Amino acid sequence: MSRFEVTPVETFDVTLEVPGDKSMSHRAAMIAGLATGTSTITGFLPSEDCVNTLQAMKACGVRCEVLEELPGFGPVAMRIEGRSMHLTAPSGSIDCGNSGTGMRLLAGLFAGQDFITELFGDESLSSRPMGRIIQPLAAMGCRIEALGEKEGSAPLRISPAEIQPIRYELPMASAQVKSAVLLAGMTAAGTTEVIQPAVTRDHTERMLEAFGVKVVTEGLHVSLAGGQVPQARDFHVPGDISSAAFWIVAAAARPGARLVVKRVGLNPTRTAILDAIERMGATVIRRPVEDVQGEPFGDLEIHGAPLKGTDLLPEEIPNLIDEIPVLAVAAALAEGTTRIRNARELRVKETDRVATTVENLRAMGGQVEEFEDGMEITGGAPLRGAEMKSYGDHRIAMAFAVAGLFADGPSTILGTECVRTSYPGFDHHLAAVCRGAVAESDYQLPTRAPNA
Ligand SMILES: O=C(O)C1=C[C@@H](OP(=O)(O)O)[C@@H](O)[C@H](O)C1
Ligand SMILES: C=C(OP(=O)(O)O)C(=O)O
Repeated sequence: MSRFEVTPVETFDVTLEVPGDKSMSHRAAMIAGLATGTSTITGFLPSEDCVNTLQAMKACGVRCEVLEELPGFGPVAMRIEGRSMHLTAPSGSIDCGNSGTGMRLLAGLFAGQDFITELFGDESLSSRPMGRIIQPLAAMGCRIEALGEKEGSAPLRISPAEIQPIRYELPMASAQVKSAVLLAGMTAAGTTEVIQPAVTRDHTERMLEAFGVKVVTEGLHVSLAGGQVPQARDFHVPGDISSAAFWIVAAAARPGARLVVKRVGLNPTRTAILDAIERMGATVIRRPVEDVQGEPFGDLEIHGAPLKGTDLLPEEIPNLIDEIPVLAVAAALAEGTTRIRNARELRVKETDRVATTVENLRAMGGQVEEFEDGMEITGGAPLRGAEMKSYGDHRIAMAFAVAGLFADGPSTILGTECVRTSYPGFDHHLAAVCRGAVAESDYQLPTRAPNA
């Protein structure tokens, strides 16, 4: 089992670039694979989750020529020859690994194809709720069965059927469910409409638009007419703000520290972490670069300060959902109380992230009260160095590696292989932050082999 050994760090001045955005990389592989023509995708996240999605598309006849690879991980640049919406039957079941995004979006994408597909995942994914996509997809005419032991769980089998458009009110604020319905709606005869209870990440809508598909967004309503075929284009995936979040918190909570993150995605449905950390007292300087492909991106500069607690707003929750474990670490380091409520969705991620975050915070001596829909953290007391588990959850592993930077002694995080699902090179960046600086050559980590 691999582990992170973390020692406390005084201060640091670091400039780095994080690997490509996970949400966008999944969608780039899918939409380029459905398009007419050949797309060149760069900045692709070569993590297990996204490589599994790319493999799924390849298994269904999509040709992919790798142009650049991160050795030991996967492709970061590739040419994808799309199949004009007509995929071919895979020769076996499709492995989605640990990825909820991969499985749920692929289920929508396969709904209108004329062959049988089976999607399976690891133990964690097999226990996550799939009823949330089965229900709307079945209402669209999709023949989808949950074959798992637990009701409504993976593996999923999708058989050929004619897909009808739907007007669907999402019961939860989930971009994955919204995207599954929209992708299925691409093959429907008529207009599919999804109504969200709150704004969720809009990468599917933006990427479809970038590939020439008309998507109409009016407030919380999103709709698209079926029968449109995406047109190939080149697409560069910016850095993942959810990966940058670990260093953003590390810098924000350390007075005197400075962090620059280059070329990171700044889509407003993903930047609530910046608003929260600013309210807590850190300085956040946004340097947006022109948005050329429908996704805003730019550089960020963070200056640390003594933090104070904050209340996360209900509408912020979907826009920082994956950052909550590391934000909870920031809360434990801040004076006063931080309230994280309306976050029930955390309980159905790779782990029950309310429980695993609370468990590890308590192991470090943090003061935290658990609620069904979140937690309240009273911070300010020093954290203790501790041995903690990742519980097989990449965000938990990385969040508590960051906590270890602030402890009164060394910490160990056990079971860190899971970090490969979203952040190749995290260990390399962690070592650089522990050294207090990153060399110029480290900027290129996402597209090159770690050289340390
Ligand atoms: O659409 C996406 O790419 C994602 C949506 C979120 O999940 P939900 O849609 O289930 O909230 C998020 O937690 C996940 O990491 C990625
Ligand atoms: C929840 C996550 O991903 P997914 O749902 O795709 O497994 C995540 O990356 O934190």
